[in-house]
Amino acid sequence: MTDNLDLFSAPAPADQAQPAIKIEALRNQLNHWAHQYYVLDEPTVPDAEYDRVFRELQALEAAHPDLITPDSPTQRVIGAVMEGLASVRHAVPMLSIHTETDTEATGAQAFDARVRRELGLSESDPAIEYVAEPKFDGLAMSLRYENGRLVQAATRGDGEVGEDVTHNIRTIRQIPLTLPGGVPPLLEVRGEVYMRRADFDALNERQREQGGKTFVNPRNAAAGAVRQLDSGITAQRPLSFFAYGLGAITPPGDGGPVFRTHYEMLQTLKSWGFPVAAQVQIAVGATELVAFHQQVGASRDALPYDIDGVVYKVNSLQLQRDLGFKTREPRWAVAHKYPAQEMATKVEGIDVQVGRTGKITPVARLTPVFVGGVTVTNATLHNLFEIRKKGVRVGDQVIVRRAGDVIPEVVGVMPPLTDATEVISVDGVPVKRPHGNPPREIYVPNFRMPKACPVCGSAVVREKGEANHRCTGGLFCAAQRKEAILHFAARRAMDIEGLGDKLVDQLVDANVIRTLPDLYRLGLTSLIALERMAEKSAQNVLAALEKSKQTTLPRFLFGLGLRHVGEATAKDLARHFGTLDAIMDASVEQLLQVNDVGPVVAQSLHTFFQQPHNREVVEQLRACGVTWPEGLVAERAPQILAGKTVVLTGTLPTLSRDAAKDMLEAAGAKVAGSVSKKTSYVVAGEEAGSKLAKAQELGVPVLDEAGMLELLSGQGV
Ligand SMILES: NC(=O)c1ccc[n+]([C@@H]2O[C@H](COP(=O)([O-])OP(=O)(O)OC[C@H]3O[C@@H](n4cnc5c(N)ncnc54)[C@H](O)[C@@H]3O)[C@@H](O)[C@H]2O)c1
Ligand SMILES: [Zn+2]
Repeated sequence: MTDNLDLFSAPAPADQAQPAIKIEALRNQLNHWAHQYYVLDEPTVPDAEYDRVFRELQALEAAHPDLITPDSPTQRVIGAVMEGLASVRHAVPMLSIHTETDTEATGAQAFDARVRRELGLSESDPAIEYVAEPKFDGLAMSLRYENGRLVQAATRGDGEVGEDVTHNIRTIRQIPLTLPGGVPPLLEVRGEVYMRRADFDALNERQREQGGKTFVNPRNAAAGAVRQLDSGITAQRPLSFFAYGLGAITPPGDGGPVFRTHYEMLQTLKSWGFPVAAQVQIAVGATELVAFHQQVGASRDALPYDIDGVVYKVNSLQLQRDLGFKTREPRWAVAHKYPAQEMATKVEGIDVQVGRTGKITPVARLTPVFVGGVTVTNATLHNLFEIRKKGVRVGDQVIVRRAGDVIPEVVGVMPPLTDATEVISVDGVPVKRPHGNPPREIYVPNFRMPKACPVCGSAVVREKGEANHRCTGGLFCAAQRKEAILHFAARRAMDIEGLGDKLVDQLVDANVIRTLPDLYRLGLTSLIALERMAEKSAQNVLAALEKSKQTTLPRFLFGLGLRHVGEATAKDLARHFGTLDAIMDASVEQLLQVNDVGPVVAQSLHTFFQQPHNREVVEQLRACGVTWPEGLVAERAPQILAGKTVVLTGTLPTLSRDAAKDMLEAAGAKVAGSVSKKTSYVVAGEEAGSKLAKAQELGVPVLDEAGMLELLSGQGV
């Protein structure tokens, strides 16, 4: 253990080592990372780190060409065939693309100059026509169609031999299984399988909620999904596809199509039903390449999927043939990158943030790092379980990801030094690495979730089966104040007209309102003092506030924004207990007596009303004049529909959806959102859609508004 540490802190011995030893060490390191990336679909270092070492190896090999061997990662396409998947020999090899790492405009100029030189053009010759495309961050796929039917889908593998993943690729809706008439009898379409960012976020969110493993990035998630043995798993992970090239195709001599340009070929693929990215365009000369790079770069965050750069391809297929190939890449194409979306940096500390709904999120304070085009100093760690699962500690080197306008997150820790020194030491000489964590045998967490909310000091709790911790401060917590006020003012709660987003922001930011009762202490002067607030609208707000004081117990309870207490539960509680005081004083056991109130809701309600400051808020609201008729338990409407479940759909002729719902609930019915076998009635109005169809399919009785009213009057169905 200590030996490894000493090796690391010693002045990099590899720098003075023989070039041959260093080259060997770099190759081992790259092969190790490539194995994790391509074979296990679990990269342990950011691409930027892999690329840095790759370039270091390229530079060393360039200085010592005699040391280049054909098995060097710089000389071949890396990949593997997973056990359990059949291997497929590609009719036309699937290559890599040379990367122009210079992210500035000069990257495009350098490529154009190289192409012109290799074609032997002089300055007076016309500009070259290129096709510029986004570089999708997914994995390459070859789709083989015979007589218009998809017969095989294969991964790139090592470029010569890939994996047969036909069973999984069939689950991707964007990939046509049959093609229109007139396509050549043999057609291999090459393109990228990827996962859209929203699909990726939803997948990870689901995994987090279920305590499952989360994926590092969409590329990794897509690669893992494609390489499953069980296509049922792939089907649950939504994948997408873009076509960008051709493999084997029926030759013109046998009746195959004649394409003159790459662009023409892409347009044809599109007409055959393959998705081709909208950004793809022709660019003439270096100037237009530069413009494309900048234009796509500016819209990168807004794209629904990850790209790591753009690709320039010589448009003329004749010129492509003239330029030809190097060992692992064509000479007629280049990838021009953008700033990396994943970088390594150090966790300086872990703070917690309180969200608008009370959720407590641990946030890593980072040594500033440039990632996804901006300098990032904080990244979310999601929740305590994620920290533990990823094994993050304060002081660790971690991988931070920032893609799109999604908030930056910590996706994992850098591999410990023990791994690195083991893998890259050759004849006892380790290679210096700028990143990595001290070796540790067991993970001892050094972050603790605070017991009290850092904003308001209320108890922090985590409910059973929940991954997130929450502040119980509710109304009392400044972090939750805006959300709480908006909820209180909502139409179905206290119904305070005119108290919307903007006004609440202004009032809370100006510190005019700190608690709900402050609303009822608002005066004309403080309202008019707000920017853009005319006297007339200020008076309207005050009138709305005054009007809202006369309310009902369910509305008031719902308005308090108690966790798990929706309108229906608020009504159940009011019906069961009759008075607010009875609810506030109820024990967990008593609360459990209420229709539809389970242990989680009962406990959460009890905790809420145990906090003295929550009771204080309620008292103050009453003191401000908020009132409701209490003790109406006995006078409630007859429970004609007790035990029945009703679904409302479409627009009713006279009643609003809310009013119909209130009436049904008052009669004891449960109003549900979706139709099932258990649904007692569906009340359908105009433009009722799939719910009506479902009801008819299941034989659930369907009523119109008149039928519903009849039912409520006790005469119906
Ligand atoms: N993090 C790690 O441990 C690790 C390990 C190995 C490799 N890598 C990463 O893998 C990449 C190197 O892989 P590579 O050699 O396959 O090159 P590459 O992935 O950078 O480029 C070639 C690939 O680009 C894709 N592509 C996307 N859009 C395209 C378009 N419009 N036209 C044509 N092709 C398009 C194709 O799939 C093609 O196979 C680097 O980004 C490297 O950082 C990372
Ligand atoms: Zn709080």
